[in-house]
Amino acid sequence: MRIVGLTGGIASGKSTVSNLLKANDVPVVDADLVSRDVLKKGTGGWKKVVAAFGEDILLPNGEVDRAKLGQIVFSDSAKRQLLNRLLAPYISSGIFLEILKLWIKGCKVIVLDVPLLFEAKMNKWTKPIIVVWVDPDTQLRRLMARDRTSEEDARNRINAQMPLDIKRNKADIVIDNTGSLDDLNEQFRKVLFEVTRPLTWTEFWLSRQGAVSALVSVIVGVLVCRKVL
Ligand SMILES: CC(C)(COP(=O)(O)OP(=O)(O)OC[C@H]1O[C@@H](n2cnc3c(N)ncnc32)[C@H](O)[C@@H]1O)[C@@H](O)C(=O)NCCC(=O)NCCS
Ligand SMILES: Nc1ncnc2c1ncn2[C@@H]1O[C@H](COP(=O)(O)OP(=O)(O)OP(=O)(O)O)[C@@H](O)[C@H]1O
Repeated sequence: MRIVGLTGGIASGKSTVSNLLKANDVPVVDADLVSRDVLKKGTGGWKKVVAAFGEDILLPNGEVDRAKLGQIVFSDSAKRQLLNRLLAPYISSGIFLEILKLWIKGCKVIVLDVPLLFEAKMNKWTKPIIVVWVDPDTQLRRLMARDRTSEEDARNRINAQMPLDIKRNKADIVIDNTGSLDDLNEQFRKVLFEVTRPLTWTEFWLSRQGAVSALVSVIVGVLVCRKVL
């Protein structure tokens, strides 16, 4: 199985690229969706976060007020690190479960869309790594427009992540999403070709089909040896 990493900065265009991948039948595991699930009312993550941050972060229906928690953690790095520490085990297990489901389904290529791929050191599980890069002014403008947020809040969110230029240097494939959506589509064609090229032998043995082939070979080998000896 090939596990491709997709990352970048906040509002650099990961979801836009991830939608293009899904439209081309490439399954994507979205870490933001997993992190929403692990913070739902009553879950282990929810209990830990409420115990640490207090009931003030809850809405009247008991769900976490994400906007309020976001205000707190994106303006205070110690609190953000605390939230990351509390949720990290639940997010990694959630991502692992999604990968397992796709492995069982027999998917040969999957993409992990993880904003904090490098920060959480999940990059070691993925190859190749795609970084969606955007120039800083465009990133700020797109983030403020999408989230209807102030410049200060947007800058806090951008600064909460590893600088995008450092991520770009760690990438196997860089998508420069500073231009138009047409520009992005053009780059995406080449990326899709790279992502869906035939599996290497190692990737094949890690896929469900490879594991089944290995198992069948071992069983046949044992049976043959028993007959011969
Ligand atoms: C703080 C929370 C409640 C804010 O929720 P909100 O709905 O406003 O944002 P959302 O979850 O959609 O995230 C939007 C983007 O913010 C960035 N981001 C989210 N969490 C973090 C973080 N801890 N550090 C840096 N950037 C982050 C990512 O680029 C993400 O794509 C939420 O982001 C959260 O629970 N974060 C901690 C979990 C986490 O680390 N998520 C990232 C998945 S790897
Ligand atoms: N090439 C582009 N031209 C114009 N707008 C774009 C382009 N690419 C993305 N956008 C817009 O920029 C915003 C951010 O993109 P997107 O939501 O895909 O980023 P993201 O990296 O997934 O963000 P997050 O880290 O918050 O999940 C969205 O409003 C999206 O529609």
